[in-house]
Amino acid sequence: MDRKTNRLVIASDLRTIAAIPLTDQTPMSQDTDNIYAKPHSSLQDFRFDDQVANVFPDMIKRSVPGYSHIIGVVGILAEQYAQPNSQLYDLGCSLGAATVSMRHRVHAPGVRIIAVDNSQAMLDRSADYLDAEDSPIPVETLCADITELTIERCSFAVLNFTLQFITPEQRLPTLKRLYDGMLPGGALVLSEKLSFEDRQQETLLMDHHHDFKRANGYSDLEISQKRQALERVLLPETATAHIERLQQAGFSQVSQWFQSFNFASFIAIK
Ligand SMILES: C[S@@+](CC[C@H](N)C(=O)[O-])C[C@H]1O[C@@H](n2cnc3c(N)ncnc32)[C@H](O)[C@@H]1O
Ligand SMILES: O=C(O)C(=O)C[C@]1(C(=O)O)C=C[C@@H](O)C=C1
Repeated sequence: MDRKTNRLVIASDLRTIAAIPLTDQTPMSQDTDNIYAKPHSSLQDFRFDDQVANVFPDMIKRSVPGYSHIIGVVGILAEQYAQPNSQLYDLGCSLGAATVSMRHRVHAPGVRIIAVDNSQAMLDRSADYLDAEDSPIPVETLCADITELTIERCSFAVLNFTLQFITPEQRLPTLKRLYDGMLPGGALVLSEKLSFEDRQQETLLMDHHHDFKRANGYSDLEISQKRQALERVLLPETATAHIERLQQAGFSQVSQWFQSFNFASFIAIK
Protein backbone atom coordinates (compact mmCIF):
# COMPACT_ATOMS: atom_id res chain seq x y z
CA MET A 1 0.00 0.00 0.00
CA ASP A 2 1.28 3.47 -0.90
CA ARG A 3 0.82 5.47 2.33
CA LYS A 4 0.55 8.85 0.56
CA THR A 5 -2.13 7.86 -1.92
CA ASN A 6 -3.67 4.99 0.07
CA ARG A 7 -3.43 3.03 -3.16
CA LEU A 8 -2.68 -0.62 -3.69
CA VAL A 9 0.42 -0.50 -5.88
CA ILE A 10 0.09 -3.88 -7.56
CA ALA A 11 2.18 -2.83 -10.53
CA SER A 12 5.39 -2.46 -8.56
CA ASP A 13 5.15 -5.33 -6.10
CA LEU A 14 8.09 -7.09 -7.77
CA ARG A 15 10.38 -4.38 -6.43
CA THR A 16 11.07 -6.75 -3.57
CA ILE A 17 12.71 -9.21 -5.96
CA ALA A 18 16.03 -7.43 -5.88
CA ALA A 19 17.59 -9.34 -8.78
CA ILE A 20 15.31 -7.71 -11.32
CA PRO A 21 16.14 -4.07 -12.07
CA LEU A 22 12.76 -2.39 -12.31
CA THR A 23 11.97 0.99 -13.78
CA ASP A 24 10.76 2.01 -10.33
CA GLN A 25 14.42 2.24 -9.40
CA THR A 26 15.16 4.76 -12.16
CA PRO A 27 14.58 8.47 -11.54
CA MET A 28 11.25 8.51 -13.34
CA SER A 29 8.68 11.25 -12.94
CA GLN A 30 6.10 10.82 -10.20
CA ASP A 31 3.50 13.13 -11.84
CA THR A 32 0.06 11.59 -11.37
CA ASP A 33 -2.11 10.74 -14.37
CA ASN A 34 -5.45 12.51 -13.99
CA ILE A 35 -6.00 13.23 -17.70
CA TYR A 36 -9.42 11.54 -17.76
CA ALA A 37 -10.45 12.39 -14.18
CA LYS A 38 -12.91 15.14 -15.22
CA PRO A 39 -15.67 14.65 -17.81
CA HIS A 40 -14.48 15.57 -21.33
CA SER A 41 -17.27 17.17 -23.39
CA SER A 42 -15.82 15.77 -26.62
CA LEU A 43 -13.32 12.96 -26.31
CA GLN A 44 -10.35 13.17 -28.70
CA ASP A 45 -8.50 10.07 -29.85
CA PHE A 46 -5.65 9.18 -27.47
CA ARG A 47 -2.32 10.77 -28.50
CA PHE A 48 1.20 10.63 -27.11
CA ASP A 49 1.36 14.42 -26.63
CA ASP A 50 2.97 16.64 -23.95
CA GLN A 51 0.16 15.98 -21.49
CA VAL A 52 0.63 12.19 -21.76
CA ALA A 53 4.44 12.44 -21.77
CA ASN A 54 4.32 14.35 -18.44
CA VAL A 55 2.44 11.58 -16.62
CA PHE A 56 3.51 8.56 -18.67
CA PRO A 57 5.49 6.57 -16.03
CA ASP A 58 2.54 6.82 -13.62
CA MET A 59 0.00 6.09 -16.38
CA ILE A 60 1.64 2.97 -17.76
CA LYS A 61 2.45 1.42 -14.38
CA ARG A 62 -1.12 1.92 -13.13
CA SER A 63 -2.64 0.77 -16.45
CA VAL A 64 -0.59 -2.22 -17.63
CA PRO A 65 -0.47 -5.21 -15.27
CA GLY A 66 3.05 -6.61 -15.19
CA TYR A 67 4.65 -3.59 -16.87
CA SER A 68 7.52 -3.26 -14.38
CA HIS A 69 8.14 -6.99 -14.53
CA ILE A 70 8.30 -6.95 -18.34
CA ILE A 71 10.74 -4.03 -18.28
CA GLY A 72 13.00 -5.91 -15.87
CA VAL A 73 12.89 -9.07 -17.97
CA VAL A 74 13.72 -7.09 -21.15
CA GLY A 75 17.08 -6.25 -19.57
CA ILE A 76 17.72 -9.88 -18.67
CA LEU A 77 16.86 -11.05 -22.21
CA ALA A 78 18.89 -8.27 -23.85
CA GLU A 79 21.91 -9.44 -21.83
CA GLN A 80 21.47 -12.94 -23.28
CA TYR A 81 20.93 -11.99 -26.93
CA ALA A 82 23.10 -8.88 -27.39
CA GLN A 83 25.96 -9.76 -29.74
CA PRO A 84 29.29 -7.89 -29.83
CA ASN A 85 29.31 -4.89 -32.20
CA SER A 86 25.58 -5.06 -32.88
CA GLN A 87 22.61 -2.73 -32.40
CA LEU A 88 19.69 -3.05 -29.97
CA TYR A 89 16.42 -1.36 -30.95
CA ASP A 90 13.79 0.03 -28.58
CA LEU A 91 10.89 0.59 -31.00
CA GLY A 92 8.25 2.98 -29.66
CA CYS A 93 10.56 3.75 -26.74
CA SER A 94 8.39 6.43 -25.06
CA LEU A 95 10.53 7.68 -22.14
CA GLY A 96 13.10 4.91 -22.61
CA ALA A 97 12.25 2.49 -19.79
CA ALA A 98 13.25 -0.58 -21.84
CA THR A 99 16.44 1.19 -22.97
CA VAL A 100 17.38 1.94 -19.34
CA SER A 101 16.76 -1.71 -18.41
CA MET A 102 18.93 -2.94 -21.32
CA ARG A 103 21.70 -0.51 -20.41
CA HIS A 104 21.73 -1.88 -16.85
CA ARG A 105 22.42 -5.43 -17.94
CA VAL A 106 24.08 -5.67 -21.36
CA HIS A 107 27.84 -6.31 -21.28
CA ALA A 108 28.64 -7.32 -24.88
CA PRO A 109 31.34 -5.00 -26.30
CA GLY A 110 30.61 -2.49 -29.07
CA VAL A 111 26.84 -2.50 -28.53
CA ARG A 112 24.71 0.59 -29.13
CA ILE A 113 21.01 1.17 -28.56
CA ILE A 114 18.72 2.93 -31.01
CA ALA A 115 15.60 4.21 -29.25
CA VAL A 116 12.88 5.24 -31.70
CA ASP A 117 9.57 7.04 -31.23
CA ASN A 118 7.44 9.20 -33.53
CA SER A 119 6.30 11.44 -30.66
CA GLN A 120 8.71 14.34 -30.12
CA ALA A 121 6.97 15.05 -26.80
CA MET A 122 7.91 11.57 -25.53
CA LEU A 123 11.48 11.83 -26.83
CA ASP A 124 11.96 15.26 -25.22
CA ARG A 125 11.06 13.81 -21.84
CA SER A 126 13.12 10.65 -22.43
CA ALA A 127 16.25 12.81 -22.25
CA ASP A 128 15.60 13.36 -18.51
CA TYR A 129 15.96 9.62 -17.92
CA LEU A 130 18.56 8.66 -20.49
CA ASP A 131 20.94 11.53 -19.68
CA ALA A 132 20.79 10.66 -15.98
CA GLU A 133 22.18 7.19 -16.72
CA ASP A 134 25.88 6.61 -16.29
CA SER A 135 26.43 3.81 -18.82
CA PRO A 136 29.14 2.91 -21.32
CA ILE A 137 26.43 1.88 -23.83
CA PRO A 138 25.67 4.75 -26.23
CA VAL A 139 22.02 5.51 -27.02
CA GLU A 140 20.83 7.26 -30.16
CA THR A 141 17.28 8.59 -29.94
CA LEU A 142 15.45 8.92 -33.24
CA CYS A 143 12.16 10.66 -33.98
CA ALA A 144 10.89 8.33 -36.70
CA ASP A 145 8.02 6.12 -37.76
CA ILE A 146 8.91 2.49 -37.05
CA THR A 147 6.95 1.41 -40.14
CA GLU A 148 9.56 3.20 -42.29
CA LEU A 149 12.69 2.52 -40.27
CA THR A 150 15.81 0.84 -41.65
CA ILE A 151 17.00 -1.83 -39.22
CA GLU A 152 20.63 -2.97 -39.41
CA ARG A 153 22.90 -5.35 -37.48
CA CYS A 154 20.20 -5.90 -34.88
CA SER A 155 20.75 -8.60 -32.26
CA PHE A 156 17.87 -7.63 -29.95
CA ALA A 157 14.73 -5.55 -30.41
CA VAL A 158 11.82 -4.53 -28.19
CA LEU A 159 8.31 -3.61 -29.31
CA ASN A 160 6.85 -2.98 -25.86
CA PHE A 161 3.18 -2.06 -26.38
CA THR A 162 3.92 -0.27 -29.66
CA LEU A 163 2.77 -2.58 -32.49
CA GLN A 164 -0.82 -2.22 -31.22
CA PHE A 165 -0.74 1.47 -32.25
CA ILE A 166 0.15 0.89 -35.91
CA THR A 167 -2.46 -0.17 -38.46
CA PRO A 168 -2.97 -3.94 -38.80
CA GLU A 169 -1.89 -3.75 -42.49
CA GLN A 170 1.46 -2.25 -41.51
CA ARG A 171 2.24 -4.84 -38.83
CA LEU A 172 3.55 -7.69 -41.01
CA PRO A 173 5.73 -5.47 -43.28
CA THR A 174 7.17 -3.82 -40.13
CA LEU A 175 8.02 -7.19 -38.56
CA LYS A 176 9.46 -8.45 -41.87
CA ARG A 177 11.74 -5.42 -42.12
CA LEU A 178 12.84 -6.01 -38.54
CA TYR A 179 13.52 -9.69 -39.25
CA ASP A 180 15.54 -8.82 -42.36
CA GLY A 181 17.73 -6.41 -40.37
CA MET A 182 18.33 -8.93 -37.61
CA LEU A 183 21.46 -11.03 -37.18
CA PRO A 184 21.06 -14.84 -36.98
CA GLY A 185 20.34 -15.75 -33.34
CA GLY A 186 18.81 -12.32 -32.70
CA ALA A 187 15.59 -11.93 -30.69
CA LEU A 188 12.52 -9.70 -30.49
CA VAL A 189 10.36 -9.10 -27.42
CA LEU A 190 6.82 -8.10 -28.44
CA SER A 191 4.39 -7.00 -25.72
CA GLU A 192 0.76 -6.26 -26.54
CA LYS A 193 -2.71 -5.73 -25.14
CA LEU A 194 -4.72 -8.77 -26.32
CA SER A 195 -8.18 -9.44 -27.62
CA PHE A 196 -9.80 -12.89 -27.37
CA GLU A 197 -11.95 -14.87 -29.79
CA ASP A 198 -14.04 -16.24 -26.95
CA ARG A 199 -16.49 -13.49 -25.89
CA GLN A 200 -16.65 -14.70 -22.28
CA GLN A 201 -12.88 -14.74 -21.95
CA GLU A 202 -12.67 -11.27 -23.50
CA THR A 203 -15.19 -9.90 -21.00
CA LEU A 204 -13.67 -11.68 -18.00
CA LEU A 205 -10.11 -10.49 -18.62
CA MET A 206 -11.15 -6.97 -19.61
CA ASP A 207 -13.29 -6.66 -16.46
CA HIS A 208 -10.39 -7.82 -14.30
CA HIS A 209 -8.07 -5.38 -16.07
CA HIS A 210 -10.50 -2.66 -15.06
CA ASP A 211 -10.43 -4.01 -11.47
CA PHE A 212 -6.63 -3.67 -11.63
CA LYS A 213 -6.98 -0.05 -12.74
CA ARG A 214 -9.51 0.67 -9.98
CA ALA A 215 -7.15 -0.88 -7.40
CA ASN A 216 -4.48 1.50 -8.70
CA GLY A 217 -6.73 4.52 -8.06
CA TYR A 218 -8.52 5.13 -11.38
CA SER A 219 -12.23 5.97 -11.17
CA ASP A 220 -14.92 4.43 -13.37
CA LEU A 221 -15.09 7.74 -15.29
CA GLU A 222 -11.33 7.69 -15.95
CA ILE A 223 -11.50 4.06 -17.07
CA SER A 224 -14.41 4.58 -19.44
CA GLN A 225 -13.14 7.87 -20.95
CA LYS A 226 -9.65 6.40 -21.55
CA ARG A 227 -11.25 3.31 -23.08
CA GLN A 228 -13.22 5.46 -25.51
CA ALA A 229 -10.16 7.57 -26.37
CA LEU A 230 -8.17 4.41 -27.15
CA GLU A 231 -10.91 2.68 -29.14
CA ARG A 232 -9.80 3.84 -32.59
CA VAL A 233 -6.04 4.00 -31.98
CA LEU A 234 -5.11 0.89 -29.97
CA LEU A 235 -6.22 -2.13 -31.99
CA PRO A 236 -5.57 -5.33 -30.01
CA GLU A 237 -5.36 -8.75 -31.64
CA THR A 238 -5.40 -12.32 -30.33
CA ALA A 239 -2.27 -14.11 -29.11
CA THR A 240 -2.68 -16.55 -32.02
CA ALA A 241 -2.70 -13.70 -34.55
CA HIS A 242 0.54 -12.34 -33.07
CA ILE A 243 2.27 -15.72 -32.97
CA GLU A 244 1.24 -16.56 -36.55
CA ARG A 245 2.36 -13.16 -37.83
CA LEU A 246 5.76 -13.47 -36.13
CA GLN A 247 6.18 -16.87 -37.79
CA GLN A 248 5.08 -15.44 -41.14
CA ALA A 249 7.69 -12.69 -40.77
CA GLY A 250 10.30 -15.47 -40.59
CA PHE A 251 11.00 -15.96 -36.89
CA SER A 252 11.80 -19.65 -36.28
CA GLN A 253 10.99 -19.90 -32.59
CA VAL A 254 8.06 -17.95 -31.17
CA SER A 255 6.83 -18.26 -27.61
CA GLN A 256 4.47 -16.40 -25.32
CA TRP A 257 6.41 -15.95 -22.07
CA PHE A 258 4.05 -13.66 -20.09
CA GLN A 259 0.40 -12.85 -19.56
CA SER A 260 -1.49 -10.86 -16.94
CA PHE A 261 -5.18 -10.45 -17.73
CA ASN A 262 -5.35 -9.08 -21.30
CA PHE A 263 -1.67 -8.07 -21.54
CA ALA A 264 0.95 -10.44 -22.92
CA SER A 265 4.52 -10.62 -24.08
CA PHE A 266 6.15 -12.84 -26.69
CA ILE A 267 9.71 -13.70 -27.59
CA ALA A 268 10.62 -14.44 -31.21
CA ILE A 269 14.04 -15.72 -32.26
CA LYS A 270 15.63 -15.54 -35.72
C1 LIG B 1 2.56 2.37 -24.93
S1 LIG B 1 3.84 3.35 -25.52
C2 LIG B 1 5.27 2.30 -25.42
C3 LIG B 1 5.84 2.12 -24.05
C4 LIG B 1 7.34 1.90 -24.02
N1 LIG B 1 7.77 0.98 -25.04
C5 LIG B 1 7.75 1.41 -22.66
O1 LIG B 1 8.11 0.25 -22.53
O2 LIG B 1 7.71 2.23 -21.71
C6 LIG B 1 3.70 3.39 -27.28
C7 LIG B 1 4.74 4.30 -27.90
O3 LIG B 1 4.81 4.01 -29.28
C8 LIG B 1 4.97 5.21 -29.99
N2 LIG B 1 4.52 4.96 -31.36
C9 LIG B 1 3.27 4.68 -31.79
N3 LIG B 1 3.26 4.49 -33.13
C10 LIG B 1 4.55 4.65 -33.54
C11 LIG B 1 5.18 4.60 -34.82
N4 LIG B 1 4.49 4.32 -35.93
N5 LIG B 1 6.52 4.83 -34.90
C12 LIG B 1 7.22 5.13 -33.77
N6 LIG B 1 6.66 5.17 -32.53
C13 LIG B 1 5.35 4.95 -32.42
C14 LIG B 1 4.14 6.22 -29.22
O4 LIG B 1 4.51 7.55 -29.49
C15 LIG B 1 4.41 5.79 -27.78
O5 LIG B 1 5.47 6.50 -27.21
O1 LIG C 1 -5.02 2.08 -20.26
C1 LIG C 1 -5.27 1.11 -20.97
O2 LIG C 1 -6.36 0.56 -20.92
C2 LIG C 1 -4.27 0.55 -21.85
O3 LIG C 1 -4.58 -0.10 -22.77
C3 LIG C 1 -2.90 0.78 -21.50
C4 LIG C 1 -1.98 1.48 -22.44
C5 LIG C 1 -1.23 0.51 -23.39
O4 LIG C 1 -1.47 -0.67 -23.41
O5 LIG C 1 -0.38 1.02 -24.12
C6 LIG C 1 -2.60 2.47 -23.30
C7 LIG C 1 -2.09 3.71 -23.46
C8 LIG C 1 -0.96 4.20 -22.66
O6 LIG C 1 0.15 4.21 -23.47
C9 LIG C 1 -0.58 3.31 -21.58
C10 LIG C 1 -1.04 2.07 -21.49
